[in-house]
Amino acid sequence: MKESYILSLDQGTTSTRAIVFDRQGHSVAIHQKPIRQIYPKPGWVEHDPVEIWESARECIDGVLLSAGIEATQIEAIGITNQRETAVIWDKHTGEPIHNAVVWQSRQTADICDKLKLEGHEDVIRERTGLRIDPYFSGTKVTWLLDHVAGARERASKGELLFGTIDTWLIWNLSGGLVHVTDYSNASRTLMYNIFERRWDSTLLGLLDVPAALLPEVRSSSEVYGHTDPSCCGGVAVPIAGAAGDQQAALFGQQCFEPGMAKNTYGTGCFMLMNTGSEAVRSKHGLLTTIAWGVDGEIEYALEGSVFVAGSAIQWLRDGLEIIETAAESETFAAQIDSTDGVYVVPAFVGLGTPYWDSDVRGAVFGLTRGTGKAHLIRATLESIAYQTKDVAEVMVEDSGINITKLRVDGGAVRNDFLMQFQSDMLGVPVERPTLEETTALGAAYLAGLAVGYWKDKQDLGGQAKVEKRFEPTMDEERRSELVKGWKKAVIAAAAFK
Ligand SMILES: Nc1ncnc2c1ncn2[C@@H]1O[C@H](COP(=O)(O)OP(=O)(O)O)[C@@H](O)[C@H]1O
Ligand SMILES: O=P(O)(O)OC[C@H](O)CO
Repeated sequence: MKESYILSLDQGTTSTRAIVFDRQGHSVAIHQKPIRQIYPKPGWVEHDPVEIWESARECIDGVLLSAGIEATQIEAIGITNQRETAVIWDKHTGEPIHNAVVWQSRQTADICDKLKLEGHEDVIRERTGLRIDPYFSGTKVTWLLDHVAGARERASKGELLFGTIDTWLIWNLSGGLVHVTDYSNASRTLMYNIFERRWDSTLLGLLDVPAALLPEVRSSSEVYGHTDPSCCGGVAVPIAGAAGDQQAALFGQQCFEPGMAKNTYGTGCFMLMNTGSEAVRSKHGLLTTIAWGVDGEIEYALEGSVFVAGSAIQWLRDGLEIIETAAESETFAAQIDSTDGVYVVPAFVGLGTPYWDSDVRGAVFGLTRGTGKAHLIRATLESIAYQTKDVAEVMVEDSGINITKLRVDGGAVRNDFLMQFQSDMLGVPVERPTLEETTALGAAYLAGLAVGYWKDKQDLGGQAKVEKRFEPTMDEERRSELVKGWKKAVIAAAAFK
């Protein structure tokens, strides 16, 4: 009998990837396709939903080809996705009414300001675990309905559907038959009550979003439907798992016990700590979110969200054009011993945890005549570690649990300089696993568990081995001096509005 596999589709902010995993959780083949970033105005970020779907089809075909396997050998497909990004499309034609409004986009800042002014912050936080911020899907849906000609009328006639990217992909994969999302994605919309587990009519009223637009919320690990004959080589493969990418990474890292945490370094940086069946409310700007729903049990997480991490490196590459590849940032950073007091605050789309300031913009401090491009590059890399330190500090305060080591994943963890500096800033070891694709693995686990490919969590074979452990080497005096400079830089950036 031929070997069988699980296919994971990881639709991230900068690219779509399909990865085939075997029973040992090893990746057998990967196919990746970058996706276009559309910046219609300063602070706005959009994606083309049709391009996203086409990239997913291409990645599925491509990964089967490079793995040398047939679609009949795929036991299930798991989906994981950039979260919060909102798409609205026509139920009958499948055509999106507008570009997808991306999680990073600030185009709904005015709607958020109005909601805050009207005093809705508490009710929203109490029900969703989130804050009023353009980051979350809710105000993006309001914006789409208000700004696309005729959208409200079509919505009221029941002609339109809303989805985050998981929903959009499942709907397309199933040939337009299945309109669902999972708990983890629903919990990022600002419309879902994470405590009562239902779309919340009060919140829908505040956001002016008709309930008919919304997908059904299902568990993160179950068969939602099957692939349509037009994709996956005509084979009806079960679509059996879905989770937002950060929750999927938590699952892929097997952080199953309360207190276990991971940090993912992709376009942004997201630290999540499992809090088990208890939803911990933050006092310091962390988010309370659903980690996943599996086998009828919901688990929660505390999250710190940093909006700009790897994308700051893309800015050095594509905006300033001072590096040719992201990897080159490491070479430049290593050429000097310090930034000589230069700080970059990469608040290109505002700041997330713990500051939650959507009006602050990026800034550079401490320039002298001796500042060269290596200083700017190193300061940009360091800013990723400082932002993570800010999150880690409040995570410890809110959870009461000391972080004694940090498990990491995501594209930017290949940067040894960044990982070492991170360890130095946190004063704890940073562990990089052998498998970087833990996000995709998490979605594969969720899908595989649903179809019995793996029996249960114990059958997953334990956490991935540590490929490299970065130990803190910086003395305390130097660390606190550097951190003091960072805090001053953030305050100064926030004051410049
Ligand atoms: N060696 C590197 N050093 C620093 N950043 C890197 C490196 N390699 C990749 N990156 C950054 O990682 C990000 C890609 O990671 P990935 O996990 O694929 O992100 P996403 O899922 O958000 O699309 C990009 O923003 C890129 O700039
Ligand atoms: O695309 P990523 O991996 O940076 O993840 C984006 C997050 O899901 C946004 O909340």
